[in-house]
Amino acid sequence: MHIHNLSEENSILNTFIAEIRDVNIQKDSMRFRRNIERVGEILGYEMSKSLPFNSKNVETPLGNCDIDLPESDIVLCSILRAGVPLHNGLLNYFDAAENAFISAYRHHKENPDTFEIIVEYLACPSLEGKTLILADPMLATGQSMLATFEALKPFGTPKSVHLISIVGAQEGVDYVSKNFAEDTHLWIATIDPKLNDKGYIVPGIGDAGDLAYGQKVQH
Ligand SMILES: O=P(O)(O)OC[C@H]1O[C@H](OP(=O)(O)OP(=O)(O)O)[C@H](O)[C@@H]1O
Ligand SMILES: O=c1cc[nH]c(=O)[nH]1
Ligand SMILES: [Mg+2]
Repeated sequence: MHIHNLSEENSILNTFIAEIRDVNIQKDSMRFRRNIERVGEILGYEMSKSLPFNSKNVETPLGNCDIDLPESDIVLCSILRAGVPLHNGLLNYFDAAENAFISAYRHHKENPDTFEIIVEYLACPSLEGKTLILADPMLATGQSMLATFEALKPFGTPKSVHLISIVGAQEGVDYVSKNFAEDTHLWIATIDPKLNDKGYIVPGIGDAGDLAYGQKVQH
């Protein structure tokens, strides 16, 4: 796997990550969602540099010029719920992309410390020969990312796969590295050292879905 960890270089991205992590600032859910969206824009911009480009002639009011444009065969797939603001950020830049949505959530059974990943809702165009961007702000154990990718298989084989995430745990990064094809790209804003015994990233940010959209009742 090609891992692009954007925290290896200082940029304005650090400010957005600090606000997403900050226990006081993150309480403002509108700002939290917008920060996730802004990071989506930055990750999308960085990822765009790896796309194939083709020259196109553009007519201006005063003449013509050639400009290299990225291929536009992108399918943007996000994992509900926390993926929604990240999806919006990516779609701000890849506005011609096709879109897919999938639900993958952690279902806690009798023991609150163990969970399984449930995939239920799935809406997806053909993926055959296209560029698949799979987006989820949190890469904790990596199980949601893999369960999602497996669920997408009946929709065709993409020509390239890009995972986009904001905060990862080293364990989750290792898990996706091991389970996705070698030519898969991971674009991630920052990687934290560990998971706690409930599978939350430490120091992380807390529960991204709840911070964006409020607490849900476990069922
Ligand atoms: O890498 P993993 O261990 O699979 O964990 C990451 C998943 O957990 C979060 O979703 P959550 O289940 O909290 O759902 P939500 O977005 O509805 O809150 C997050 O958005 C990922 O989908
Ligand atoms: O730390 C974590 C792990 C999974 N999901 C979250 O929202 N946060
Ligand atoms: Mg959640």
